[in-house]
Amino acid sequence: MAGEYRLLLENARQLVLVCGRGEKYLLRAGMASLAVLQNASLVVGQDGYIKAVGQADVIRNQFSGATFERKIDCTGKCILPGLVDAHTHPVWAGDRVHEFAMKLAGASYMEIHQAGGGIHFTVEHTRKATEEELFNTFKHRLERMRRAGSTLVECKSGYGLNLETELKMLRVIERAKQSMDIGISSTYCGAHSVPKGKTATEAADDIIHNHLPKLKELKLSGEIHVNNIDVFCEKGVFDLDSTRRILQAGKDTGLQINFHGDELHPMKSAELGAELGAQAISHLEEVSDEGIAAIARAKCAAVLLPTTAYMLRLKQPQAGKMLNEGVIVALGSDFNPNAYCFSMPMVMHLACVNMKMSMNEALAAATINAAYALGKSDTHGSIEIGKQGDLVIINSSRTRQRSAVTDSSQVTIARGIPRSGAAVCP
Ligand SMILES: N=CN[C@@H](CCC(=O)O)C(=O)O
Ligand SMILES: [Zn+2]
Repeated sequence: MAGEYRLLLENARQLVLVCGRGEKYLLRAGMASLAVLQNASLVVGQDGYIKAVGQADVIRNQFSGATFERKIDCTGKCILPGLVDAHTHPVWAGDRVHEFAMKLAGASYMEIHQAGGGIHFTVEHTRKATEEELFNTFKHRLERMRRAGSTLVECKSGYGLNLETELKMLRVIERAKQSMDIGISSTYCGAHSVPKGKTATEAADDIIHNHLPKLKELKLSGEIHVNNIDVFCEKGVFDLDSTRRILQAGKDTGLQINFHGDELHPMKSAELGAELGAQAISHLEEVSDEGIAAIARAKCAAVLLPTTAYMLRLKQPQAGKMLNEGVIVALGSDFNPNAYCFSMPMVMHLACVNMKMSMNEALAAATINAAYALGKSDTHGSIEIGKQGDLVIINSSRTRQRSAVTDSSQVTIARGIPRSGAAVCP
């Protein structure tokens, strides 16, 4: 085939497609046997989308007359879809190392929160920070996520709580969307905590009557495009009723529902998410049996966050039970000042060790299912013709190491749609 293409990845020992038949997500049975090609090559076109995947000799013959901007010899290596991080809080100022010491001394997450620390501490510092300061630290964090293999990352606001700072955070995320070589799904999380001086009902009213209309206006003017709406549905934060009102209003504005629920207390968040048609719910350490059944029926993804359960010594989410009951299980790093982890390979590793997921399950949860949680599995999360060419090359022939690789020097990232102009970044 003649023509000019952006990228040829040749002769990989293994090319892990994850899935190859247009699946939007994988359930437990599908996760058990992921689609894998041996001795395979892959072509990405000038538009950044995958044009061909197959046996190396077939691709060689098929593209014998073609030219490529870049070729990478993947002999002895393994190619995976770019990892998808389905839950992060990456825009903030002010570290909380002192709170780690408090937790080690026995204080709980909620005790610190109720005493004015935790999210409130970060809000105070983020409100004071300039947009430029926030962008610079955010950029650095995104670069580190990318170096660890993430090519699509969900990024939340939520350390402003007032309209001014929420918009400042969303502008910072929008700027990164336009300028950084990483995919971003942005989430308005103005209901991350009840701001000091307000009740949950007052905060919900402010969001519904002021924040969401402003987001709609900014979308229409093309200034900020938000994808998802989030609420921290938790005892002492937003109750079920306020959560329902905010999420429904967000949905009416055109946002996908993707929220924090059933983390520290059973709240019936999963049942609510299923009722509202949520795309995803995160945490779910305290989900009820009925909640599991409801999100399985509703095809609402469960985004499990192993770093948080580890860091806060919470009960582990019941990954095995969810998988057995037909829930779409995804993973996220939950990067935030309380869980400082950039690395999806580390998250996959923790999911295997602490949540007892298999390596294949962890990989599917960090690719196709995480993409589904963001409503992006049509274009991301697997290596299939027509999908975006976001790829990770592991300098290892043993694909089973993929859930154990936590060293970013082992990873090469190739993005099909680079904004910086560089197709491949070592
Ligand atoms: N639980 C609520 N939000 C975050 C933590 C945010 C913070 O502590 O700053 C989470 O997902 O873990
Ligand atoms: Zn979170």
